[in-house]
Amino acid sequence: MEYSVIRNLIVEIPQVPGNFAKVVSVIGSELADLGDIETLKIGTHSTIRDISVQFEDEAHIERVVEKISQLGGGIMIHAVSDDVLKAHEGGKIHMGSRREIRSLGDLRRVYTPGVANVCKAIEKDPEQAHYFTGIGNTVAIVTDGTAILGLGDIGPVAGMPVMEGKAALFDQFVGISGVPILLDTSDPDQVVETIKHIHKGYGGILLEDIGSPHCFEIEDRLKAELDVPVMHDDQHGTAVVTLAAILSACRTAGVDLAKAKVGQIGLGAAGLAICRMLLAYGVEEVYGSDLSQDARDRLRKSGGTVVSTVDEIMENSDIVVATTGVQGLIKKEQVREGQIILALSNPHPEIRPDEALEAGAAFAADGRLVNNVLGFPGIFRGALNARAKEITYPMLIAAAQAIVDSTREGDLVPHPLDPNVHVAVTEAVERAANTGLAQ
Ligand SMILES: NC(=O)C1=CN([C@@H]2O[C@H](COP(=O)(O)OP(=O)(O)OC[C@H]3O[C@@H](n4cnc5c(N)ncnc54)[C@H](O)[C@@H]3O)[C@@H](O)[C@H]2O)C=CC1
Ligand SMILES: CC(=O)C(=O)O
Ligand SMILES: [Mg+2]
Repeated sequence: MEYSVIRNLIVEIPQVPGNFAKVVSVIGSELADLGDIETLKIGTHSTIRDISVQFEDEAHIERVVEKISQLGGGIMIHAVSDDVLKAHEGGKIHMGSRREIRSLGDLRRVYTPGVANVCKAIEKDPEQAHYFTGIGNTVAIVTDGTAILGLGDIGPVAGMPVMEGKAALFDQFVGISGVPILLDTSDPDQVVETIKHIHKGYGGILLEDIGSPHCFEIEDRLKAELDVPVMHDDQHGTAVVTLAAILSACRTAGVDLAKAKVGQIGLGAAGLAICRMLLAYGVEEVYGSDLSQDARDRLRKSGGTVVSTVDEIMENSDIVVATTGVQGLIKKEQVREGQIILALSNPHPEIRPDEALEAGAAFAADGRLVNNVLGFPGIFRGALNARAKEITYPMLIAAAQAIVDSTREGDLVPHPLDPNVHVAVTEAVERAANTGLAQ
């Protein structure tokens, strides 16, 4: 079952033993996926609960609502609310103040005339900006909207909810202020020029959901021209987390990754970076396929082997990674016994993990589990802490190893809400950056 929609059922349930179980049993028997349950009100005779449920589609919602309504005995659905939309009302982020302004004294300290002295101190020694402004703790989240998740070129404004999401994750996990920057151009010259002109307000630049191939040139040029860390998350954040998941799977399965055959389906931003990361890690056989000739050429130039079809990848690989944005691209019949399958496209994977496991895969995961959220917050926190001017391969490999070390035996990756993983990635990246600086 592919769950595409989340709804919250607001249900009033008379306090009779077994009543709540009847509601849950309808949800289970209809194969909807039960999520969080919150008690909204305990009355004298009945309780109102907010039950979060994932459904396949609108018809699925209607079926479950109808069946719960038919239970009788006073069980009543008061509302079916869309909490995902509600969570986005007014946006998910805002710029706040770190200082309270309650008196004229505060006003003079925080703003004029006091602020002028701080400006002059920075004018005299620009390094002071690191201590007296938030620049060193702020990262620009830059998109041109051309590869928003697997939704494609939907434009930067439609992509804003994703950028706000990344900013919320930065703040919650590592205390970085993420500022979305929406570009209405994809032309590499214009993108590079724009970011060059605004970069002074930021301690780092996170490129997000910029499609291939222009993402490669944009990142390379910005890395070369700016003296702050620049990272395209869909390339390197994804490659770090994918390497970590593969290493954990190999550890559990007793497989030597260097000797394993890895097949990558889709050689865009995420796919090519995953191949390059695996090759840099020492994997000898990395195969890849893509519809685009240019994408295949890029893999060849990076040292990987091009194969023509998805079938060939599925037939010959011990480990398969897919980042095409194409839902259901991998069929159950193509899965080989004992394969490790990471179908990472969001919002819908190339094959659902339950299907892949049913078809004989030893490990299977989708992009909700193996997600760059485990990497980018700590990578930037570590780089900013070390005041690194760039994010290097050793820093990325250190991040991947920290994720592996934070993973419980038998799991592929840690839970994204486990604060320890973000601390571990931060520390590993900072250490690797400092080692690099010392060399
Ligand atoms: N789980 C995670 O953390 C992440 C997941 N992704 C997902 O990966 C997908 C791709 O993202 P990007 O690499 O940024 O996009 P992209 O547009 O740069 O790359 C997609 C590539 O897939 C290729 N492709 C499309 N259909 C194909 C097919 N039938 N066979 C072979 N190749 C095919 C395209 O030619 C293109 O080269 C998206 O769905 C995105 O959500 C991306 C980054 C992180
Ligand atoms: C997770 C992410 O960055 C993506 O799907 O594009
Ligand atoms: Mg992305």
